[in-house]
Amino acid sequence: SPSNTQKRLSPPSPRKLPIIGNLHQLGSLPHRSLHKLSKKYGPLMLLHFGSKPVLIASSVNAARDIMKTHDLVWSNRPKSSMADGLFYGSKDVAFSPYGEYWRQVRSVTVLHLLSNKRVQSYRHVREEETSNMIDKIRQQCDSVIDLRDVLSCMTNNIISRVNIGRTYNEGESGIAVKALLEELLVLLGTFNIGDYIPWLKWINKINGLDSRVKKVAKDLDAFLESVIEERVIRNKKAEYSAGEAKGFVDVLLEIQNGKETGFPLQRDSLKAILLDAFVAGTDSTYTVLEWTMTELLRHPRVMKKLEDEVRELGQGKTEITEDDLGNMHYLKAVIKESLRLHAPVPLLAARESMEEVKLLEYDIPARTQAMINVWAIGRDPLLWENPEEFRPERFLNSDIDVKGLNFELIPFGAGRRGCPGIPFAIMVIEVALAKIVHKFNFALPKGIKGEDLDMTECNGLAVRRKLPLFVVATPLSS
Ligand code: HEM
Repeated sequence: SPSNTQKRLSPPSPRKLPIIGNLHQLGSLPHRSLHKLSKKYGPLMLLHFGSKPVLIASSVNAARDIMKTHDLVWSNRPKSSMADGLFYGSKDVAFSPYGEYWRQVRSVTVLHLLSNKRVQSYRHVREEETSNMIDKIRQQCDSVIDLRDVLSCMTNNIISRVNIGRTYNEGESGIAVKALLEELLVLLGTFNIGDYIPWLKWINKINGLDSRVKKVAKDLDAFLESVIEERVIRNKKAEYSAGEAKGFVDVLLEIQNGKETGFPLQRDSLKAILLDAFVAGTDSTYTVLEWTMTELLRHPRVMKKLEDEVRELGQGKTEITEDDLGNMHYLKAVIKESLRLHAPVPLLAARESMEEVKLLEYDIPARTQAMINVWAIGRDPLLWENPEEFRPERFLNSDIDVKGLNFELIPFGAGRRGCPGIPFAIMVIEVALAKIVHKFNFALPKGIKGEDLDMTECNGLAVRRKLPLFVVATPLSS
């Protein structure tokens, strides 16, 4: 460690303003503004969001240092008053501070909810919901289709059935729940000034944010309580049909007494974990599919090659199944290329250092936040040839994967805090894409050319296209 006489070396910092620090430099799409700034200030910059020091890492080496070399030091999340309000005091996995509690809920999630075996057990749900999607597209074949709507319905239904055993739009309270979950995502994507400029917290009382958070938390709690009641009764009666997979809620209810895990799960923790799955799993997943279809429509050559692969392997089959995916190498490359250019979470969820740590050649004090700009890394010309070009072939003879081992492609993060939902998400994305390409030819509505497609992004919990993707689908005669 550096001796006291040595001067600490701090990363370069753009000039900051009083009170707001560098907040004025974030703009409406922070991953883009920060990418520009990093060209001037380098791969590791120290900014201030209000009074909080925040590092922005924009290179593969800086990312590796944070999420591998010093992963443990960076395994904390900064406190978020929004998460405190919405997740029962941050009792979920994603926002919980580092410590024994987080280790427990994380291990429950990894071992019991998102294990390969459990993900496999939901195959039936995925197959049914992707087939429903095909039917829905087929019904609209003579008109212009809002593909975002179709894709988000499909992922919503899958996550919901996996999570609570049914789609949330079944039953009388259906519409209210959809709006509620949407509001939850909006709130989590809202910049909360009070977290960065603590003495401005009162603003959230005036502008209505605090009361919105309270209302949503209360309504969500009522919804989750009713779901739990419903499942408890159902599970007592053992109303399972043969082969039906248990939902996350059923698994959590089974292990809540702690006999299997060594620690009991409180009711609030159980509800917070269910909310995490809704929040983490839905928008991110359909956003990847929407960006992928957008790029395919802009690149007919790539679309053709994908169609050839999928249709050849799916020849003579009524429907592609998950057994067919193993041989779809081009499909997997297309999805990686889409994640490289359009990571739905382009600035990874913030980490916070728990002690003083070295990062590249710099000395970083404890309680500094770090955000990794995967959007910038995905476009780094030192890592990628012609980075702006959508060319899945770059992944064909390459070992690079998205699982957090190759730091040039980390749309799911990496290390102890990395996304535990990768197998789940990838499975949904692959099977959905394969099935629709197997069944339909897609084109843009009359008069719109691929190269004219508006690629403007819109910031939120997931960064998606500003405009929904409208397409025309023609069924293939099989
Ligand atoms: C395309 C879809 C998805 C993307 C792009 C994505 C991305 C991410 C990212 C970037 C993180 C932060 C990683 C870090 O700090 O290093 C994360 C964390 C997390 N994700 Fe995902 N995710 C996706 C799908 C899912 C799904 C389907 C689930 C569960 C059903 C899930 C559950 C979680 C949880 C629980 C965390 C918090 C982990 C922790 O803090 O310990 N994600 N995800």
